Amino acid sequence: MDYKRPMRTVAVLGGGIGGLAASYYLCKSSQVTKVIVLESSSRFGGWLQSTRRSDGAVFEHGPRGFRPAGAMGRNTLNMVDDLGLGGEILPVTYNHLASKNRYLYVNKQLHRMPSGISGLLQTVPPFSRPLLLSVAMEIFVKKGKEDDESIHSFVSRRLGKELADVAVDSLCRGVFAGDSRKLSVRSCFPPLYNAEQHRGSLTLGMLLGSGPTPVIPPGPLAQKAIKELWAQWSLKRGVESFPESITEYLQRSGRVQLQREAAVKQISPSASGWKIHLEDGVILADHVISALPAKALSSVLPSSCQLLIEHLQDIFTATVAVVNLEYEGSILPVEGFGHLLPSSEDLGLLGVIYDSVAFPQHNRPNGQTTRLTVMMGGAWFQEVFGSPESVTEQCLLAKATEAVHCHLGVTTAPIWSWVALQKNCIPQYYHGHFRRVESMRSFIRKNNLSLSLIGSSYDGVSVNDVIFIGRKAVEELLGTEV
Ligand SMILES: Cc1cc2nc3c(=O)[nH]c(=O)nc-3n(C[C@H](O)[C@H](O)[C@H](O)COP(=O)(O)OP(=O)(O)OC[C@H]3O[C@@H](n4cnc5c(N)ncnc54)[C@H](O)[C@@H]3O)c2cc1C
Ligand SMILES: C=Cc1c2[nH]c(c1C)Cc1[nH]c(c(CCC(=O)O)c1C)Cc1[nH]c(c(C)c1CCC(=O)O)Cc1[nH]c(c(C)c1C=C)C2
Repeated sequence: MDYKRPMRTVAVLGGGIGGLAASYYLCKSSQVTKVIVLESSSRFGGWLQSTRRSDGAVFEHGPRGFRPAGAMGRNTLNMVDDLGLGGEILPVTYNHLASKNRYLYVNKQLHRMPSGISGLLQTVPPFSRPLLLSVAMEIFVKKGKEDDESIHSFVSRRLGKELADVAVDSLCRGVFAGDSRKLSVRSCFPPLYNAEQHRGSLTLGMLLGSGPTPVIPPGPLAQKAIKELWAQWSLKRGVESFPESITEYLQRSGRVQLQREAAVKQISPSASGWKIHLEDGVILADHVISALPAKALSSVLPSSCQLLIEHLQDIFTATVAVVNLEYEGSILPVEGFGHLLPSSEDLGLLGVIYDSVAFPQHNRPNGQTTRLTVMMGGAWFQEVFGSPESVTEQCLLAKATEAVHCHLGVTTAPIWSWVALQKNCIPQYYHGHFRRVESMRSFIRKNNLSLSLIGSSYDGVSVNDVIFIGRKAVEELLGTEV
């Protein structure tokens, strides 16, 4: 990329949190005269979707809580602070039940996941030996020889098959809605891969660090999070206030043109950068930052980018059915964040989040209610429910309420429900994903394309990752920190 080219106009494709974050960082630089954000739908924010009911209850249909820890967590909180959203935060501290208690539903029973020293020392069902034993033995396991491996194979090799089959299989469903036997350890959990590479062991990596991490100084809000021991946070009016607040900030800046219902149809190279074809016109830009899902980008690139197109098309995504349920009264037999199911227990049922425990502030203000979210499908959607195009809301709602009945013993019917079928919402970083991403970025460099790839398709799916990746792309483009 030729950084000396003046960056008069930057077009950001896609107005999810990735595209909005990149636009926010572009706005911080005087090198950019104009930013155009092109979003195909009628709203900004992508998967950050909250329903605010008129009685005050809030329901999330995508992410619901963010981690403040680490460089990426601090980076997000610094942005939230700058946007003036600090007063809207709902923190959950480490000593809260929603942080201490996470459950697995195995052999038709809820099991609290082991935590703390006693959890490591004792044999805690569904596991057949103390975790400390697996952790201690792990130090002596030889380093793998492959440059990538499935998460399941990596954990089986280092910590044993039981932990891989139950704990890590469930974890992959609770973060990627994906199959640990196909997902790449190197791309999905870089700290685990790096720990083995740099320290020869996960245990030593945890104790000594597993490699360099970006330096992000904590601002006042991030300092507060450290001091008050926040484990996760949400926002009073739901997580959708975050993209709403970025959008307002961008509008106030006077340099950003925000276009809704502006689907990008095609992009083609022009003398000074790119021509962007929309339904009703063409936009010229010196640089394009794509925050589109990989497949959407593949369908708008010119045929001269064939290698890029092929790689993008091969990045698969999982579809998740998100069913929000509201029950009268306090109906939970246990208190905690929620529970996950390994694929051996139920292929299609990924897990249940006990939203009312972490964020009771989102309950209806009058009278006691319990809010739960059931997540289903993921990598197994088609196998269990058939085509997402033909599955009915009734079928998904019935499966969700049945799960709440079987797993939690709730016999009453929900008083309110919402079914959101989130099609192709979580990218699946399969074995070898890192090579694909390297090859795409190398193609862009070699062909001197003024194109940056950001968003959840490449380097991390969490909201913190996506925001940080947006920032890095802007810094690389401008050749300076923002
Ligand atoms: C159910 C669920 C639960 C999750 N839970 C968490 C969580 O607890 N914590 C966490 O950190 N993360 C969570 N995530 C992940 C996180 O929400 C996403 O990875 C992140 O929001 C992705 O942001 P993005 O901007 O990359 O993509 P998107 O949100 O997909 O944004 C891409 C945008 O591009 C637009 N677009 C598509 N095609 C075109 C086109 N041709 N022209 C113009 N615009 C186009 C789309 O409409 C969309 O708005 C969850 C995700 C889901 C689905
Ligand atoms: C059951 C399905 C899902 C649940 N959440 C998600 C899915 C697909 C999506 C998701 N959850 C998290 C992230 C971000 C990861 C990050 O790096 O911050 C995403 C994309 C957070 C998360 N949720 C669980 C874990 C262990 C994590 C990782 C970070 C952390 O430790 O907080 C567990 C979990 N997720 C779900 C349930 C029911 C559950 C556990 C009880 C729902």
